[in-house]
Amino acid sequence: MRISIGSDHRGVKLRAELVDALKAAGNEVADEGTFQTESMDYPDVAEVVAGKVSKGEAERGILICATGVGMSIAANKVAGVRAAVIQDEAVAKLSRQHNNLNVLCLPGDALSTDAATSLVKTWLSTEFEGGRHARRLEKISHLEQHQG
Ligand SMILES: O=C(CO)[C@H](O)[C@H](O)COP(=O)(O)O
Repeated sequence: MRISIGSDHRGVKLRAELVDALKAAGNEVADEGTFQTESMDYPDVAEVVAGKVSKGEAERGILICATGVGMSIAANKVAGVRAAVIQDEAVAKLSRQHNNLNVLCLPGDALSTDAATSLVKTWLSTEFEGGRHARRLEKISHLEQHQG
């Protein structure tokens, strides 16, 4: 799978560990940084990862900051992106089955490497169920196109 992954300064270590695990599992991984531990602005990375998913240059995106919240707010501003903070295996599965979540936002401060790796594996391997859920996502797309 083609995956774009990014973090701010608070997610550098976890991102590096996830990049290794994703590559080892055979994924094509675009690591968008940040590659520095100095403070930076998470919307700059969210724009790159969400933009790639929006344009179809990546099938899925993963974003990490301290809470995952800022990344999800920023990523959801990009057309066609469905992003959410997830830190629970069952919700990770449902976020794919029901919401076709295409950008996973992780709270780097709250997850161990093992927990994050397992969560990402579950999220990547779970398919969207379609049906009634597709109808609901169409309504969300309509909101995106006709807001205000
Ligand atoms: O979680 C985040 C946004 O939701 C950021 O990682 C966090 O706000 C960065 O804070 P600081 O500049 O104090 O390191």
